[in-house]
Amino acid sequence: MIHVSCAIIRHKGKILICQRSSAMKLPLKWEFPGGKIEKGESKEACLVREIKEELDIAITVKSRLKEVSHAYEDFSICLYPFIASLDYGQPKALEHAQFKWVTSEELLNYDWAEADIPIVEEYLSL
Ligand SMILES: Nc1nc2c([nH]c(=O)n2[C@@H]2O[C@H](COP(=O)(O)OP(=O)(O)OP(=O)(O)O)[C@@H](O)[C@H]2O)c(=O)[nH]1
Repeated sequence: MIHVSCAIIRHKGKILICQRSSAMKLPLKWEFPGGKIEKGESKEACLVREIKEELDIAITVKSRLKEVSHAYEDFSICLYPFIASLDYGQPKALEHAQFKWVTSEELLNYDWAEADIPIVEEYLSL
């Protein structure tokens, strides 16, 4: 089981979503940016670090949504989602194929990593 923090980053009424590259696991699926929690690291600190590494932006973590456990064919994941705000920087797709700023209404139009679907649904129900 891998433990992963991910961020719903909100800025000016939109949400930042990222498409995994064709070289990554779950190629071309859309996800909330984030990554694996390292030993001794808090979920929030992991998120701030991963978002800086992947997108070169600084965020503030605001609140937490429900965690999601999901078994893919070849690995299982526990995903910890947080709502965050953008502090500074312009995102750059340093690891992803691309990123987009979308409205909440547009979230359901994307081909999400399966583990993210309950997160999108919870977010839309808030
Ligand atoms: N960051 C992120 N990862 C997610 C999400 N949903 C989801 O299933 N994942 C999975 O969680 C794992 C996150 O790990 P990662 O991004 O740090 O690592 P990776 O698999 O790209 O790289 P790796 O090859 O080093 O394992 C990936 O396997 C990814 O497929 C999500 O919303 N955000």
